[in-house]
Amino acid sequence: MAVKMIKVHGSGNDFYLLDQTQFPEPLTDKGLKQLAINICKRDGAGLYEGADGVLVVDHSEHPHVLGRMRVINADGTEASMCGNGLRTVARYLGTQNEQREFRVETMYADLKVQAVADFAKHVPAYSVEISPVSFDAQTLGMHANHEAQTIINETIPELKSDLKFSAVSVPNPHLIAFVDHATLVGSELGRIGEWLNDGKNSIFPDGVNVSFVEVLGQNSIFVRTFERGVGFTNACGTAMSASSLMYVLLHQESTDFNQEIHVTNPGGMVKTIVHQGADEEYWMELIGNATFVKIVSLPLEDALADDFTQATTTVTGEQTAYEDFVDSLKMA
Ligand SMILES: N[C@@H](CCC[C@H](N)C(=O)O)C(=O)O
Repeated sequence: MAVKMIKVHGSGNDFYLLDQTQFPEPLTDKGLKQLAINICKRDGAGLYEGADGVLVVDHSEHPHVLGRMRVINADGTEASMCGNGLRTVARYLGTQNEQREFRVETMYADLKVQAVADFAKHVPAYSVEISPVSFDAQTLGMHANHEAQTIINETIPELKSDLKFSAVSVPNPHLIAFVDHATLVGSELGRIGEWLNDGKNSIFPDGVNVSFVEVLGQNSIFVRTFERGVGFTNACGTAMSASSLMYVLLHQESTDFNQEIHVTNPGGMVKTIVHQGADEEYWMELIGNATFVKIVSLPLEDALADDFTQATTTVTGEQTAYEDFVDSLKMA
């Protein structure tokens, strides 16, 4: 049996989008994990250039929802959400069902998604809801600072760093620190990210996504992320949303809710808007590209056996348009 997947990305955070409805029976969780580990490997060991993860699309039983998205990281672990991935899944389901505004089922919430104006010619863009937000240690799987219930802009001595961190789940767990430029591009993020995701540390035993954020100007930030289950990525949508929330909460003198924030990252840029709802709960809009790079096809048995010799690909041409768009940002 052949498997067809779409290579997609949001801000260079790249995935294989796998629609499970193409199979008579969906793959088991064990099969999905094995597939992700095999095809995502980098440096020529995986399927073409590999990927940061697999976005699994399936039917949803929920009312008023067009489909369900699951996120399998490159190491085979499952994440509760993926902001960059959700935009591409929104495009996939919206195009199939000819709808521009709808909801997608994710692990903890049915999230609103919407097609918005293209970022550039052949650079389609989507806006997706990022929620629910929690600062609670239990939700975060956090055991730091003598079992503190929350950590907002505080040092964490185990990290042996004078940086101040905020811990927030959106709903996947994030640790955010505002830093200067030298720290942003330095080696500390890799050191802390590796240690917190080694499966052995006692403060985040299930791992955590770690981001360093530099404030570039009013409502303009740069976010660099070390992702749980992956490592450094070009961008992490939930991290950029969590960083925007912390930017608004910690920089009230210069910004506020409901303002558009320009977020740059190593793979491009997105826009975010931080909201506070009627019940005081926070939620974010994440607006960015949803690029389909190519369609890939190969025998499923081969993919599960780590053999990619029979893979074929059809390139969409959208990647060139995306790279032109990123170049235009550098010149602006
Ligand atoms: N890149 C994603 C987040 C993917 C999940 C993360 N690695 C985790 O394990 O929580 C995004 O765009 O949000």
